[in-house]
Amino acid sequence: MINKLIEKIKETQAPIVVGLDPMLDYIPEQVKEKAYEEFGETLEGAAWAAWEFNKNIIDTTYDLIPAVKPQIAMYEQFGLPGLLSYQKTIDYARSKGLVIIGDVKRGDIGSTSQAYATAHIGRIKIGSNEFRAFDEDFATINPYFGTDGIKPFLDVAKEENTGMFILVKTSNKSSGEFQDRLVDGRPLYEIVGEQVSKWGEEHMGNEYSYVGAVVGATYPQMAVTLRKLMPKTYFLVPGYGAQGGTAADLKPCFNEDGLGAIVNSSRGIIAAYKNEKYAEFGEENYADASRQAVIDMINDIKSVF
Ligand SMILES: O=c1ccn([C@@H]2O[C@H](COP(=O)(O)O)[C@@H](O)[C@H]2O)c(=O)[nH]1
Repeated sequence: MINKLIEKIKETQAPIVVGLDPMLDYIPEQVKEKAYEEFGETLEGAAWAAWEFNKNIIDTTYDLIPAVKPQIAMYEQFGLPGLLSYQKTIDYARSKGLVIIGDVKRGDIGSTSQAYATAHIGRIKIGSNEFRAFDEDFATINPYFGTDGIKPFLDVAKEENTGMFILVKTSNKSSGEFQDRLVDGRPLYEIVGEQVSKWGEEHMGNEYSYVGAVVGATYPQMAVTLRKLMPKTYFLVPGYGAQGGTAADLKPCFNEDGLGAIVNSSRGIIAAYKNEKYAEFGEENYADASRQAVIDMINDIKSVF
């Protein structure tokens, strides 16, 4: 999958991933009204609105981008109907040829991590049948449990040619509370980064590992160090746009070959129609506003190379 992701990045010339985070507040009124007419103001109604919204955004952007990153929390808030909407979104994005990064941030003791890995990037055997439950290509993983929590993901990923992005330095304001703490004189994120790189040696693609790292665009100085420590690790970079990360901040996340990073934007793309800059599109044409925001993001990133 890392090979496919890189191929698609080269083909589209767009090292970006559209974050599908359908908070109700970002879904245009007309989409919600239609869904509520059919399903009522219920969990089903909200989940259906999220799916309609995603579908239209995928339809208007899929030819420009290599991947999407649905954030599972946004679907879980709608309960079981929300999970169905998550699943439908993944299936639809796949039918459009997109790589799927499930932002699920899992990790636990070994036996539980095994089940998470099976659910998201693997398959389950039931009698003589086999099923892929959610069927993402990559999942995001929390490394706090150490090797016990990661190993099941590695084993499943090797078997299935799927991959993962492990949290190394997250984009949020308080990420330093633990991640920047010095351990034996070094910041914890560096130690985690080195270990992610080692885990990655066990599951290499052609140029990069199937084991990637999450590195926030909001900490460019730290990205400089991490890029050096982890030359064969692909970075999933959140924090661009809505969280304040700029194109210039992204530069240290990339290697000199122009590869090595894929930059996420969620609100900046899916809620573009709410931004002054795209006001001309109007709420009805929200998906066209998203398409323009994708084009602008690609050009913005190109401008720093
Ligand atoms: O360090 C991290 C890890 C994950 N995220 C997720 O990425 C998107 C960002 O959304 P924006 O609207 O582009 O800010 C969201 O799903 C987060 O949960 C992150 O932001 N930082």
